[in-house]
Amino acid sequence: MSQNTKATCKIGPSILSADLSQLADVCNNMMDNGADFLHLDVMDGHFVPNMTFGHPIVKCLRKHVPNAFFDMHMMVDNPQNWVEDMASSGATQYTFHYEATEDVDGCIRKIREAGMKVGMGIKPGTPVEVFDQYIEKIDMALIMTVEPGFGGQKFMGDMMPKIEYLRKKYQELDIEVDGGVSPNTIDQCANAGANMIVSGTAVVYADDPRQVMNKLRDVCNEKLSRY
Ligand SMILES: O=C(CO)[C@H](O)[C@H](O)COP(=O)(O)O
Ligand SMILES: [Fe+2]
Repeated sequence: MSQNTKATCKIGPSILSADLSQLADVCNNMMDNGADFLHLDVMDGHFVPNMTFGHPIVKCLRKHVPNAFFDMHMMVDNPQNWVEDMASSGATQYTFHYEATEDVDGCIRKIREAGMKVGMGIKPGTPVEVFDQYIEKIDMALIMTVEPGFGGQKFMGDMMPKIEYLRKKYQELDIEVDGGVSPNTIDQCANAGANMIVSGTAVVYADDPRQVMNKLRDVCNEKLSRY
């Protein structure tokens, strides 16, 4: 976890709901419209009942999107198996799921050794207290507000106490929220203390993605200033 800096608000579109045949164009369009990072959803058909893409696509994408922060949301079993491949393909942060590996410490160590930032996520059914023993070793905690696997699902407001728990204890921790986040639900996320805001459907399908991302950022910054 980074020290001496208060968490700042960052908006990361999830391109899960976009036209994946146009991935590079979609990513560049999001960056041109003010995205702070890109949230790339990797699914293996085992950890979640859906599939997307893996490191070969990320490697190609990196050539066309050279400067963006790639937050890899790894919805895969045994995430430790793909750390080196993702690092050499251009991933910036490797966000794995606590539930997906029996060796959380080993996975974290591998990610660090590969030179990436470490994100760890939990599904809605997992208690937030699992973060406590890893907090000094990770850069970001991801609180899922849908069951992972699909975009466009309904936001689970009952996950907010998890974010509040983390924000109260760890002021400088990056806390990411992912799933059903939109201008309608950002107040709850920001009130709870989330600062890395992932939004897929609401941004990618918007007529004006810049306006939606600005709205999310404004609400988040306003609430975060209280912490
Ligand atoms: O990880 C995910 C799903 O497992 C996606 O990042 C998430 O669902 C974003 O899409 P939306 O904002 O449409 O819910
Ligand atoms: Fe995601």
